[in-house]
Parts: sequence; C-alpha cells; structure tokens
Amino acid sequence: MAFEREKENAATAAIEFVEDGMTLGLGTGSTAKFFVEALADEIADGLVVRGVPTSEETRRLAESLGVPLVPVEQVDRIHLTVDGADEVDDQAQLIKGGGAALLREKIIANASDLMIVIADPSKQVEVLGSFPLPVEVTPFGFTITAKKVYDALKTSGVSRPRIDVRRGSGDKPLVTDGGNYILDCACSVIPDPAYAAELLSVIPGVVEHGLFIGLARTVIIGSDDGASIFEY
Ligand SMILES: O=C[C@H](O)[C@H](O)[C@H](O)COP(=O)(O)O
Repeated sequence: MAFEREKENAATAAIEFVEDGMTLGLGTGSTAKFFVEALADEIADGLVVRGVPTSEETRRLAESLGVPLVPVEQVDRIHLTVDGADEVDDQAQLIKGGGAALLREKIIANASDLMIVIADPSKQVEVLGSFPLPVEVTPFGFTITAKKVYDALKTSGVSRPRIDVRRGSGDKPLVTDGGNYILDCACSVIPDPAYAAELLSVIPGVVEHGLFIGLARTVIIGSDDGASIFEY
C-alpha cells in the first residue's frame, strides 16, 4: 500500500495527544489502523485508556491487539477521536466514508471533545470532490433517494454529479455495519461543501453523508520523516 510510512508517522504523532484515563474514539481505515497499533503498544507499556470503535473492522483489530473497549451505550464522554480521511482541505473540511464507516465515525467524532485527523499528504486537497462523496442511504427506496441526492448536489453547485451504488461481493450492493447502502457520488469539485452537507442532511432516506464540516480541529499530515500538525 502507498504512503505507509507517512500514515504511520501521522498516527505516531497523534499518540502524543493521548492521556491516561481517556476514552478514545477509534477511527477506521488503513491510517487509523496504525493509530490502534501504536495505542496497543502504549497500553502494553502501562497506558490506561479505553476505546470506542467506529466499525466492526476496528473492533476486531482492537480486540486482537488487547485494546480495552467500552460499549458506546455506556459512554458519556469521549475525550478524543483519531481517524483518517479520504480528503482534507485547508479548512479541515473532510470527505470520509471510503471504507463505508462514515455513520459511526460521524456519531463518534461529533460526540468527542476533540477530533484529530491523521493522513498522508495525498489526502490534502485545495477543493473537496476528487474523491467520490459517500452517502449512506436506507435500502428502501434507494433509487428514489439517489435522484434526490443528485438534485441536492446540483443545487449546491456541483456541475455534473454521477452516482453509483457501491458494490460488495457478487456485485450486490455493499451493506454497511448499520445495514444500509452507500451511494458514491462522483463530483469532481464540491464548490460549497457546507451547503451540500446541509442539503443532503434533510433528504429522507439519507442516513448520513461523508462531508465532515466543522468536526476536525487538528489535522496531522505524516511525512517520510515526521509529521506536521495543523490546528483549526
Ligand atoms: O469509512 C472509512 C473512513 O472514513 C476512513 O477513515 C477513510 O476512508 C480513510 O481511510 P484510509 O486511511 O484507509 O485512507
């Protein structure tokens, strides 16, 4: 996989934000995996924390590495969430959901005192939209919902959105941890992400979308020999 070293360096830098006693949101994906692994090393050295995973994939990883987990229903405060992103712009606006975990990721990020994004330099963009925007929808009526998503993206200023339902095994629609489908919306450019987010949020059938606006306040970009930290 590409940018392994950069991802690992970003994850290692994020460990510096972790303090004893914290409840941590554990993100999903190949970059967040490095964070969970680094966390497991710290726990083996005596750090006391507990994690709330944002996907079944991360739950399995954390359990296999001995990271203590707590059921989300039993948590009343999440001090810090560390997660990856598919794109991040210079206002810390994100596209997430490439790994289909955006719903749980957003619930946990929104409930956290601080969300830190860890990423390699390929995720930095001037304008969001090169990465197809994932939108999680209920299976019932998803073709109708897809048309509404198309209209909303057009209204927000996307010139020619193209929408495909994400496929899983056997060409069937991929089913998320929450039992929903993902619409991948190729936009090229999303000129007004906040407006697009607002319009998508009110469509019946849209469970959540992958635009994370105003959630990340720290972005860590890994490099070959370290990491740069940006605060917003
Ligand atoms: O649904 C998946 C998540 O939003 C991931 O955090 C995102 O896709 C980035 O993943 P990766 O670190 O593997 O590029």
